Amino acid sequence: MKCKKNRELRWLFTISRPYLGWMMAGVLLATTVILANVALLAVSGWFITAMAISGLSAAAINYFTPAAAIRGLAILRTVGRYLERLITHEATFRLLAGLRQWFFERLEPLAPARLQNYQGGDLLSRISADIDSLENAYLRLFTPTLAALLASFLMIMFLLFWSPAIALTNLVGLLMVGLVLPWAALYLGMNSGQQIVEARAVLRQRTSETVRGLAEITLYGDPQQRMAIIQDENKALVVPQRQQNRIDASSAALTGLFSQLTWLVMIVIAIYLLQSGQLDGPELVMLAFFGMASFEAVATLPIAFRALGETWGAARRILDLVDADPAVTDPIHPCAAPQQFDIRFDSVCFAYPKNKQPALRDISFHLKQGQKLAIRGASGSGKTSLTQLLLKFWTADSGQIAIGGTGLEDLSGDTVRKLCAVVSQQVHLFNTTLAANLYLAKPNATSEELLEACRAAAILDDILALPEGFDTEVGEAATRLSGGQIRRIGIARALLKDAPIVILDEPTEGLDAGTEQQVIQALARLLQGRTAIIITHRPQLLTLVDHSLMMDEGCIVP
Ligand SMILES: Nc1ncnc2c1ncn2[C@@H]1O[C@H](COP(=O)(O)OP(=O)(O)OP(=O)(O)O)[C@@H](O)[C@H]1O
Repeated sequence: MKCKKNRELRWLFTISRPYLGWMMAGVLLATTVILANVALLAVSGWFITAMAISGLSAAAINYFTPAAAIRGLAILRTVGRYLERLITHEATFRLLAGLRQWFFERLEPLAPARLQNYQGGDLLSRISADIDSLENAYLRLFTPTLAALLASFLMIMFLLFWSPAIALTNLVGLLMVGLVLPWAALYLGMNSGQQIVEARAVLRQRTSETVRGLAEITLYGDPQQRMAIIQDENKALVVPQRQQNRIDASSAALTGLFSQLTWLVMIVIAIYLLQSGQLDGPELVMLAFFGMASFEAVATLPIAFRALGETWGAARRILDLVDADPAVTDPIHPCAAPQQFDIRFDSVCFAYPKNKQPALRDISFHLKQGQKLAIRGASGSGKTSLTQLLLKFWTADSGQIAIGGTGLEDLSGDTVRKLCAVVSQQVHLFNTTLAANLYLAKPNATSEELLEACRAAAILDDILALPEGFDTEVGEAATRLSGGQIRRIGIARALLKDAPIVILDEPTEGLDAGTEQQVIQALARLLQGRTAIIITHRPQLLTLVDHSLMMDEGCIVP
């Protein structure tokens, strides 16, 4: 457990290193604000008392300098606070932005194999809520703790100049509120903080799943039972939250108690020093105000340390995900993309992790460049697994897959996937314009290339018939586009990519005969001159292929 915590702590420091300059600037500004505030109160106390005494005794007093100091300190406090907020928030948001990029870079090699066990809601939680909750570590913990240390040191130095007894009393009070209480809050809040992160993720995941499956739940399920599950999960969140609130309330009360007690003892000592002639009246009031204000430096620390459990839980969830070994590792010195595009499977065996039954057993075939191969077989016979291996999303347990004579183990995943275009039964359109969805395949495509791809995919007229044409938002278009049209947009995207290898996974599944015919014509254009693997049961699609393989339980049936 300790070793695990070290992992999170080390990581939190490592990722913040590029922003240390910003953070230290934030610390200096926060320290300035604390000191300006303490000085403002102390000088004000001294000044009011000195004015009152001089008024009573009719003595002359220079009130210009203290009045100017008070104004100066008030301005310094306000401007300092503004700049401090600006700098620390800027530093934190830069850090969170960097962190999100870091997270996506680590996530990419894990997709899709290692992410399949994470549900969409859970992944989203890790990407957004967990990363955002790290904000707490820097904004409420790192900067205030360092500023509290620096400011407390300087304040105690100042008090030592007046009276070691008063300095010691203030130091004890500051240590109680700034060290003992945060430590206790951290200790007591660690478990509940981590529970909150977990419970919140479960609840978010369940809620998003429920909203997405609302139709199924109302038709087939029991909405009341579903509500009961959500309420139970909500309770699992409320219990640790209540625990954290109790810690906050207790630490706020104890902070008040310790600071008031410290203040009282400081005043008693100051009165003694006044009576023994070591202090005068204005100095007594100044020290009393000073002691009272000094707690601003440490007052927020107990709650910040209590919240560390949540930060820790979030860091752990992020690291648990990105520390997973990718299912496929790229070679250290990958070969350049092959110039030939025949595909060879040589005694390929493969089983998914934790699956006893292999998905592919001893698969061998050779597909010459430009030829088309249909793969048929019952559901679960291994057809999709075969293409997943060809796309280098998984690695074969034994045997070899080669494109143009180069083994996939010598090619990077990116290189392999650049060589392939995929059209499946579920073409995913992003919620942006149709044009942006098409440009995804070739961001620098000219508008002529775009039109040509759409024409070849027999979707151009349909797109142009939409009121906004290529600028139509997919959100709106999804209701206007039929399954066949979406499939042809997928084909246009594949045409635009212009990859030498095409993989089609049931591309006409679920279409009526007329629409299927349109899609097949578009596919025929896509397949021209390309090496292709087509997973299909449809007799019409078999007219496009040169060879056909039948699979059963992971084997090629002779
Ligand atoms: N991501 C996965 N993790 C674990 N097992 C999997 C995974 N994907 C598929 N399998 C298993 O591997 C076997 C082959 O599945 P595959 O999807 O390749 O078959 P398929 O022939 O494409 O089926 P379908 O026609 O239904 O898509 C099945 O037993 C399936 O349960």
